[in-house]
Amino acid sequence: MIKVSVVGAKGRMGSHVVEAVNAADDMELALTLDAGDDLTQITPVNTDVVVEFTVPSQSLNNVLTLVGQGVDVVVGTTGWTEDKLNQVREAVAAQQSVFIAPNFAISAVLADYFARVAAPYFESVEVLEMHHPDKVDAPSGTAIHTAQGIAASRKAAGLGPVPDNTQTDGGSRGQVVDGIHVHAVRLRGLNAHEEVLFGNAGEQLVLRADSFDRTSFMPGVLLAVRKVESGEFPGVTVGLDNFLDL
Ligand SMILES: NC(=O)c1ccc[n+]([C@@H]2O[C@H](COP(=O)([O-])OP(=O)(O)OC[C@H]3O[C@@H](n4cnc5c(N)ncnc54)[C@H](O)[C@@H]3O)[C@@H](O)[C@H]2O)c1
Ligand SMILES: O=C(O)C1=N[C@H](C(=O)O)CCC1
Repeated sequence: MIKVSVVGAKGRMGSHVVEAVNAADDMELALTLDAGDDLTQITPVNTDVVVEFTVPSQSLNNVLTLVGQGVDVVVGTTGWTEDKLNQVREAVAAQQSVFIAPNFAISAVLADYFARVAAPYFESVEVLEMHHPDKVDAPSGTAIHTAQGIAASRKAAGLGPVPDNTQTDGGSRGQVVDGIHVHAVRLRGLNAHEEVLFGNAGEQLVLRADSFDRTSFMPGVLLAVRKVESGEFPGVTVGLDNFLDL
């Protein structure tokens, strides 16, 4: 049995993870901690893998503390920059694993992958993400990851900047991530949704992923726990696509 502790256990995602771990035949729930709790209660004696869903401002410190405790970590919290990732890369011990995913839903992971495949074939591209209004960060971690992947694919294919003759912008053109415009919508009733719009003269491709319910993230979280516990992915791994045969 894989002993799983959950940090952020009282949150929207953490509480779903607690249910998913309890329902998994090969896992047993260890500690469930939230804000104000001492994370050093978590040790290799009581925990194999920690799942961390908290807030972007706290996640790096949590992960560094957990790495210091000698356990493997699966992170779903957003807000990861290259600088933060490097701090974790420097902290992990040999054979220790930290896995970070901007999105655990298969629909979102595939949309992100297909966007990278499509990117070299279109002159224009913009990313639109739509979420529930309780979300604290914008744009979403998924949209940032998608934009970065598109930008990398365009660069590798030798494409230049996207065409845009905007002369005045009061903010309506969105945040520009590696040259790609990213737009964020917050609307009661939504959960987590992303569209990638590709355009050429006379044609358009739209990729859309919808997570209607947080249960959509749980198979990916459990897959990540199993992969991390297997010991096959030492160091820091980013993105669920690493565990899929794409
Ligand atoms: N990777 C994915 O697939 C995915 C899916 C959904 C949400 N998310 C991300 O997960 C994060 C959490 O989302 P949510 O909707 O569950 O948020 P939430 O606000 O419902 O839950 C966050 C929880 O973290 C707790 N917390 C805050 N600071 C803490 C600390 N220092 N230590 C321990 N616990 C602490 C809060 O008390 C709260 O219970 C966000 O960054 C969100 O974008 C990722
Ligand atoms: O509900 C959230 O918050 C989500 N956060 C992640 C993101 O920012 O990409 C994943 C989707 C849901």
